[in-house]
Amino acid sequence: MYVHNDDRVLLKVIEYVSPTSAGADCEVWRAGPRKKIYIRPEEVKAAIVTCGGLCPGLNDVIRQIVFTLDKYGVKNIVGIPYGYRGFFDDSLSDINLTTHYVQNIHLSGGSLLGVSRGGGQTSDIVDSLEKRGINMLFVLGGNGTHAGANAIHDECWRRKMKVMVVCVPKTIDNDILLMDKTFGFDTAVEAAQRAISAAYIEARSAYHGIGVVKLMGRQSGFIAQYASLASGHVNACLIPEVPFTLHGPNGLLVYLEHLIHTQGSAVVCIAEGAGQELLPPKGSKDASGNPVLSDTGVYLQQQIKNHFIAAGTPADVKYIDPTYMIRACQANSSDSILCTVLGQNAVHGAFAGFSGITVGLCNTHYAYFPIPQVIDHPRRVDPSSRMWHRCITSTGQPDFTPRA
Ligand SMILES: Nc1ncnc2c1ncn2[C@@H]1O[C@H](COP(=O)(O)OP(=O)(O)O)[C@@H](O)[C@H]1O
Ligand SMILES: O=P(O)(O)OC[C@H]1O[C@](O)(COP(=O)(O)O)[C@@H](O)[C@@H]1O
Ligand SMILES: [Mg+2]
Repeated sequence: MYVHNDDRVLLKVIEYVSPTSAGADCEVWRAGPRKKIYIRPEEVKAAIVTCGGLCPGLNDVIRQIVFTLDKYGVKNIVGIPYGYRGFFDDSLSDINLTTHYVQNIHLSGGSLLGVSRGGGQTSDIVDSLEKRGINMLFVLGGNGTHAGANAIHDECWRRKMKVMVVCVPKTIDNDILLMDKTFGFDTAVEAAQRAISAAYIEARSAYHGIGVVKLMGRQSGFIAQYASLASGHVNACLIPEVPFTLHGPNGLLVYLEHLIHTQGSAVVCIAEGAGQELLPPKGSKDASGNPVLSDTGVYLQQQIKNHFIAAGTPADVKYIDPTYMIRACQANSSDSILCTVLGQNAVHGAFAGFSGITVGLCNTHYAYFPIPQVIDHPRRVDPSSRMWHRCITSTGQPDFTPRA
């Protein structure tokens, strides 16, 4: 059954008050195969590239893109090694991708193609596409990668090159706008349970035990929020979107003291971007221009230890940082399904002639979004949302917001 090009997915089942409300001006196409295809399969040279940090499910998406291209009859498929770097670093060679080659890659985490941050001029990348004769490009990455893909799409358009550029959002931080969720997020939340559970067991078993778990989330605290909600053992969830105070009567440290005296143990879950304002900024950036963060997890652990020493109350503080363990793993079943459908729809989108789009889940429907709208700014936890309130209701934490 084919999808008609005029089919649309309703972005939100809400009435927009103003045309500038997030998503109000965004047209979202229904994803899926079209009856009319834009290019003959035998004319296609397809490339797949994975950029940014790792995310569970990358291999599932790569595999499914190859399988679906093969179903359309495409024989010429290459993998670009190590993100955008593979386009301009002459020491790196393309990888020929066949269904046989990718058959089992979803059984392990990471990316078969490798990933990287930073580097590369759009014009060099487009020169490279031209030189290699690539006319279908599948780009897996986060907001930075999408900005790059959109620039590639614009440059191809400017040069009148017929290249379909289609993205599949990859971010365990779940920070892409307008989508229900991105692949790998559920797996990351699930993987974080082992760390939280260990922190809880250690804390419960120790005399006055306190467990601190640091999770990923540079600007968006979704992983910490959902992992805390899932666990049920977290007493305080700290995210970048909600400033908190450590000291004073409404600070975290006094609350932990209260928990130790009332229930004997406590668990804190902190997103890596939370509490950055408590430490001097590092001032440096990674290769892609993302700010390098201070380690608030280590700082928090130290502050808790100091506080309890000063209070004369014994406390056994254990710190767990499972950072890379939650993203360098194989996708769970629900993410595998998501990856499979996203991969298939990415190929359907390219064959339908879409370019400069990304594939995502919208109100439980698979859809094509224009890239600029989904990366206008990073999606962040809304502290006044019902979901955040559900989270703090579940942890039972008081308001640690700094008071004037
Ligand atoms: N604004 C931008 N324009 C073009 N390319 C970008 C931009 N931001 C990042 N990139 C490129 O996208 C790739 C991945 O970006 P990065 O921010 O590391 O990860 P992510 O895509 O997961 O956010 C890098 O190779 C980087 O050079
Ligand atoms: O150490 P790396 O590889 O730079 O990755 C760490 C970062 O990756 C993230 O998961 C986000 O990465 P992406 O932007 O690639 O999705 C952050 O939470 C974290 O700070
Ligand atoms: Mg990013």
